[in-house]
Amino acid sequence: MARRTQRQKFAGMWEFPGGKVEPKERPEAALIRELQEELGIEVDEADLRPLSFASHPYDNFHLLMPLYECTRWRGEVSGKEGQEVEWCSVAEIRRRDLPPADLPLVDAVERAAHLHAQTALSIAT
Ligand SMILES: Nc1nc2c([nH]c(=O)n2[C@H]2C[C@H](O)[C@@H](COP(=O)(O)OP(=O)(O)OP(=O)(O)O)O2)c(=O)[nH]1
Repeated sequence: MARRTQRQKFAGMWEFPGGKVEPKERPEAALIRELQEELGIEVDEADLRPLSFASHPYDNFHLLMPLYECTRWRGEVSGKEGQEVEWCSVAEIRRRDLPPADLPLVDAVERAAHLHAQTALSIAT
């Protein structure tokens, strides 16, 4: 999770790293660009999997935000724009202050985490 800076809307809240799609840019390309700019990692499109989406009416705009699971990357994750970045368990995500649009997404993250745990168990047994 990344912490929004004082310069941004929802300052101090924790968010899923990413950002706005530019004109004519595909969402996956936008996410790959944002992950490089914000976290300093390189991601291949094949390693992004759509997980869910948020559709949330804010006061002055409607946010339609796809959430992807990223299963592989190159480099070390760090906050390249001065923002705090932390790996969080689902329980920890639920304790953080998130933008209102994100709350329904946490359930999707939890389901994906359970699936991965089951896969890991079936590989191990
Ligand atoms: N990256 C990200 N954005 C989120 C999340 N939840 C949420 O409501 N948003 C909103 C905040 C922003 O309005 C928009 C993402 O835009 P951004 O991060 O590129 O833009 P920004 O706030 O720096 O700039 P701006 O809106 O002030 O122009 O989506 C989230 O989990 N991750």
